[in-house]
Amino acid sequence: MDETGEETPMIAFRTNGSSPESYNESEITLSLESVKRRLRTYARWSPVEEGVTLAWDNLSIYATTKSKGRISHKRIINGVTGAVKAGSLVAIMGSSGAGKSTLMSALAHRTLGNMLIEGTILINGRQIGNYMKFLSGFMHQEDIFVPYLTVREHMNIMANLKLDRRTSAKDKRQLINNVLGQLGLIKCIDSRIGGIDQDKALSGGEKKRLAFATELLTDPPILFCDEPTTGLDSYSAQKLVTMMNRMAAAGKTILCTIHQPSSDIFAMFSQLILVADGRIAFMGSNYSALEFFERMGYVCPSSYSPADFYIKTLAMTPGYEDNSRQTIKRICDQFAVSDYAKEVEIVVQYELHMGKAVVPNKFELRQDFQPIRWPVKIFWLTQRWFLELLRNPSLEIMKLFQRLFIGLIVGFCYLGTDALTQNGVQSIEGVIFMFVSENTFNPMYSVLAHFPSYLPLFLREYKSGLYHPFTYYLSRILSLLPGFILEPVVFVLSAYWISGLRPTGYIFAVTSFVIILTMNVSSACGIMFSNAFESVPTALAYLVPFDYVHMITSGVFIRLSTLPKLLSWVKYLSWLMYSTEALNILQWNGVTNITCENQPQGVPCIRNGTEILERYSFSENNLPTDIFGMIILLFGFYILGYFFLWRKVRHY
Ligand SMILES: Nc1ncnc2c1ncn2[C@@H]1O[C@H](COP(=O)(O)OP(=O)(O)OP(=O)(O)O)[C@@H](O)[C@H]1O
Repeated sequence: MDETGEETPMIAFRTNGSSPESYNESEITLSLESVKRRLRTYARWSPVEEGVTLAWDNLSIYATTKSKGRISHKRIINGVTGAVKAGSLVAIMGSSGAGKSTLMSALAHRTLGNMLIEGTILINGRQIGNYMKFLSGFMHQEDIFVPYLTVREHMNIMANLKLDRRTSAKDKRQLINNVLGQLGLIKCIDSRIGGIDQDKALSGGEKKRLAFATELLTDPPILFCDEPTTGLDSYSAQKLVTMMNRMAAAGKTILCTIHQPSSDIFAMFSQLILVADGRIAFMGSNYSALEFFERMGYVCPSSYSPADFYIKTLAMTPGYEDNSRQTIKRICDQFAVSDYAKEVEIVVQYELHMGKAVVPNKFELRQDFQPIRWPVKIFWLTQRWFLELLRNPSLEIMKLFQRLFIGLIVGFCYLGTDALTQNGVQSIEGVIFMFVSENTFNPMYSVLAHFPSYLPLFLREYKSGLYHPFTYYLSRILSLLPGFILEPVVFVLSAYWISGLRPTGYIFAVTSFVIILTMNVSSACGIMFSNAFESVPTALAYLVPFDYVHMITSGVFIRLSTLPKLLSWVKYLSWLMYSTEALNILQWNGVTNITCENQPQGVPCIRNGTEILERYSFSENNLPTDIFGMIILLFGFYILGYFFLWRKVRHY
């Protein structure tokens, strides 16, 4: 069992010793012996050694949508049957919206939560399942990376999350260099990946190749690539497909959705699947597609690329939708009764039969694989997020300077405060309010975007079996912790000694601790809200009223003993109250000599700390309770935050 609670398949990888930039055909071409070893026996179930034959029968896919409380199902894929044999490079083509990506995601067992699947999908006769995330690689249409990492860092972290834990650092380095070398990425190994909003580091094509390189790290026997050549120049696209072609020749099964490939690229695919309006319009070898279309009266002009011709023939032409639908129906119907469909049917029946007849007693994806342990995954993920924080100038460094600056402003505004006077009492109350509020609202709002900004990356990596949601959650929090400690320390250091607070080391230390706790509870609350809602604006909409209630019940704006009964319990959930009370106790406990000098006649005079604490309904014995209350809230918010994140994953 792995940490996700699922059956852990065996995964291993193959390294070779070629130099990084060289492209050596023999790296991928298998020897005769290894081909023989790949011959399927069905005595045991080992698609890694034997290669992967994918078959699907009567497959329908529906998208579930909810509108005005009513659930409806839209059929995207309509009862399709097909098969792809081991060692094939398959192009899935069709016009936009035909259902290519939906079909491929279902075959890869990676459909979204709102999709309903009917029918059978088999890998070497065995029903697909969660093990697909360990058996297959999936290259998505849009690449998502942590933009502040370099190519080397990204690959290194991925290798440390994906590979067998016994793989030595040297082997990992060599594997990374080989994969990057094969894809022509060695020259940018130390470049930042870059994002859409930053100075460009890697080009779009390089990012695509990096996404492919990431999938190749584990050397999966089956690869799904959603539009891998989109955004690549013709040379890079050709190089990539040539590489896929060689991998397929070596026994891998590769399925690609592809738009408008050039004739050269198109010719490299051994099999073509044409999807139109959720049905199969053709499945078979490239050259037989032309023959099939010609027999139906659709002749590809010599000036046309066959790929463009198929897509044009099967496209929904705006304004002529009915005609287009009729053409598509006619072609799909004809294909369903053609000899090409019968050939496919034979393979599918064979797979179904073998799957039923021979129940493999051994379920081994890859023998002797030992996955990375979760604490090690946490280490690598934390490192990734930490690098992101350090290198994102708008985040940590800027925040530290901001804290220093605000701390100094607060300090200088209260410079020369004499706490033992009537005016001094008011100033100290002001300082305490500034300490609490500055370490509550700013941090709470500034963490709101942390989790949502990387949610798509997290969901994708989780779906590919890289880690458990808790591993991700903990790593993100651990990476934020240094900032959650440094920021309040910088603030307290810059403000405390010049603002007239009690100048003793002990009180300074406990005040710092209380402020660190305050900031951590506030951030945990922000993290909980950001995970509880779909978007940052929605989280904000709920967080603002929540804040107000907490601020009012902090004790500064109302005497806590006079709170309406209905709301009196809220103060126990208010870390602002705990923090304000703790800081007041630290400043006023044991103070007995406040002077009444210059106090106008008739105006009440405060003479000692006890009176101040009583004014707010605070108790001088409550310091441990306040600290304990904040610790409980801290863990409570983090636990709820994780629950909400897990709830998002459950529906994905
Ligand atoms: N999760 C979803 N929920 C609802 N509808 C969806 C979902 N995913 C896809 N669809 C719909 O299914 C249809 C097929 O989408 P799909 O992405 O499979 O098409 P495609 O052939 O890959 O198109 P493209 O080439 O433009 O990427 C589209 O009409 C799309 O709107």
